[in-house]
Amino acid sequence: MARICILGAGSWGTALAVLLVGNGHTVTLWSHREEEVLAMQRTSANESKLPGVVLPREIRYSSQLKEAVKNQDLLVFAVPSKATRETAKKIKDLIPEDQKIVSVSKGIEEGTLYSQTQILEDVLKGALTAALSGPSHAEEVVRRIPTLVVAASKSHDLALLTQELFMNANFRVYISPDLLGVEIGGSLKNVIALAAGMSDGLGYGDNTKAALITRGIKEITRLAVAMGAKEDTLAGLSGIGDLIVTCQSMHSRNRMAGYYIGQGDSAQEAMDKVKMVVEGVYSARAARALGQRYGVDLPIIEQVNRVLFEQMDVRKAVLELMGREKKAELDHCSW
Ligand SMILES: NC(=O)C1=CN([C@@H]2O[C@H](COP(=O)(O)OP(=O)(O)OC[C@H]3O[C@@H](n4cnc5c(N)ncnc54)[C@H](O)[C@@H]3O)[C@@H](O)[C@H]2O)C=CC1
Ligand SMILES: O=C(CO)COP(=O)(O)O
Repeated sequence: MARICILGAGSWGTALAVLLVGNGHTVTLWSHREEEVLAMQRTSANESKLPGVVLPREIRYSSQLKEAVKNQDLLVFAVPSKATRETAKKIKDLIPEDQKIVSVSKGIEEGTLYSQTQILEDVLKGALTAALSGPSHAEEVVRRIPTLVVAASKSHDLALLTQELFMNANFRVYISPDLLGVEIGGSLKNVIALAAGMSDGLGYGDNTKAALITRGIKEITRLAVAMGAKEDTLAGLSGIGDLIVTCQSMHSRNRMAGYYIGQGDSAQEAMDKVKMVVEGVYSARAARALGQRYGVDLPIIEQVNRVLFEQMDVRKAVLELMGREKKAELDHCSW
């Protein structure tokens, strides 16, 4: 059994604490807010994030980073992607150089265009990193609803360890060497999910949603492959799998934010209503910039950016997508 510290006590960090304690590990759940820690200790619940869920007594809580990360076999980074770099900087001098870290956050950093594990490796030189990703809403995982994810790492040993530590009868973990593909799939699906939510908010139907999912995964795959990822990864759990769940689920924060925008709210108003982190809004500009860097056409991601940041009307964005030049479905085809 392992000693594990989870950094970030949002819905995902908390659900994973429940899962890992259930797997028999010694788990410390760290929050940067002391009042969050005190509330969880007092009520055995994280009511604002996972309402109705009773947290097992075995979970240890801490708002003190120094004690939380000390002597841990594994750290799990579950803070919002915008907080990954600052959290990594805070623990830099508190952990061994070869600390094993699993990132479960989904996002691309603006400016550097780094994935989560690239940020961790940038700050914590020498750390061994993995990403755990796939269609896995916290609300379902914590209720032991069968869920499949993928643990990716450049280190086969760390991928195997991650699989060993997280997997149980309701949570099946595959492994993969394609860390980049897994992280790009997990991050960019959030941007497409915003578009799917906008479609719902406009009152469009299943045809539109299916089109966004199908052409959305095409965009994500094109970009990921241009960056060096394997095409198969994007046809897997952290590609089409996560895209389907995020575009369809009632639990999805990204889909919900998109819905409010489709109903006429601004991006900020939509995020305020959702109350939890809406990663697609933070990754949209980075996704667009990656497209420009690698010379890849990302039409849906482009229109999401215009709606989010350039006050483009959502209906106009749809008209522009529908009115693009006539094309073949396949990127490369001949008769
Ligand atoms: N909720 C879910 O079902 C899943 C979430 N994820 C990913 O996990 C990450 C975390 O998401 P959620 O847990 O849903 O977020 P959440 O919105 O439920 O909670 C965010 C948490 O982060 C903390 N936080 C905010 N700013 C911080 C900072 N500067 N430093 C440290 N902590 C800070 C907040 O106190 C809060 O507890 C995201 O990248 C998300 O995409 C991945 C898979 C499933
Ligand atoms: O990544 C997720 C599920 O796999 C969570 O998606 P949302 O952030 O849209 O809720």
